[in-house]
Amino acid sequence: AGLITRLRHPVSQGGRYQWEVDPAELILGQEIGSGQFGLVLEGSWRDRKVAVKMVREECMSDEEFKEEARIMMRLSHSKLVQLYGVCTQHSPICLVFEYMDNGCLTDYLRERKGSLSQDILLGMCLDVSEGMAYLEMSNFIHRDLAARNCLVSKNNEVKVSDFGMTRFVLDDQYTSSQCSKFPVKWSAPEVIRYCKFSTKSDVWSFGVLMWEVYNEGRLPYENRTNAEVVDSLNAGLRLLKPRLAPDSVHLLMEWCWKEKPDDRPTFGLLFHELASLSDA
Ligand SMILES: CN(C)c1ccc2c(c1)CCN(c1cccc(-c3cc(Nc4ccc(C(=O)N5CCOCC5)cn4)c(=O)n(C)c3)c1CO)C2=O
Repeated sequence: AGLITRLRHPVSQGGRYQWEVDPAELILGQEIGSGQFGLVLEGSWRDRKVAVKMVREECMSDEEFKEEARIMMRLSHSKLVQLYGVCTQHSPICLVFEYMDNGCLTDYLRERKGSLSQDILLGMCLDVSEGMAYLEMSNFIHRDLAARNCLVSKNNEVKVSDFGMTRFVLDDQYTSSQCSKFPVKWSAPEVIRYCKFSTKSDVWSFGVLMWEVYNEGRLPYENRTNAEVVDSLNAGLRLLKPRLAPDSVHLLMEWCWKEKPDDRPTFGLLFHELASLSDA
């Protein structure tokens, strides 16, 4: 019976499961910022550079997250920021991620304003669409896709980060669409109206992300309030074509912003269209 029960459970070394990182193997370094869940440090684990999130209990429902960790560990793709594992044996729990040397996409775009070629801008959209096509295929909804939630690697690859993490945020200013911190400017109408998240609402957000990339990190609807944005969307208005965006890319953005979710493209199709533009 012992063998059978062990086979049913993940291989555990020293009573831990394979998604558990042994804290003794974790070396912590400088702080690299703070997010919704608390401090993020750079560090190393098994000779790999990592980013370690020290989760503050009051910010994350960590019991639910532990359930989720298993699923997130299985989401593995070159255009997703990889979760290597979690330390849950003590508090605060910590999440160990692949390290992305160039930080978040929004800052990266703003710092390089004026020096990003058309190929680089298109390549960034292509990278994100590829990661999102994998999540689409895995039936996994991001719920907060935006340039601020993408990270840039040492070799300037863009990867999708913090997918699905909004579900564990305890600050309800983020989670309810009427509140100030809700990302209205990236949200599809059905999300703003009745919190109906889907891959098609991620596609809407991807359209806004493409607008951010071609506007080199500018804030969408720059000096408009969330309420004004909702009114203009209801009036059928949409973000304007960024100066740097070719008509072909602007067409894809507008396709992502169709009122009806089913009228929007899949990420598979977006990836295919962007790939053919980059071969042109
Ligand atoms: C609920 N949602 C959507 C969430 C929840 C948590 C978070 C986020 C969204 C997004 C923000 N965030 C967060 C907070 C803090 C760090 C990280 C964060 C930052 C990394 N890397 C770097 C590297 C360098 C720099 C840097 O300082 N510079 C300046 C000099 O030029 C190079 C770049 C910044 N970040 C990194 O690899 N990971 C995995 C996460 C992250 C990303 O993870 C979160 O922790």
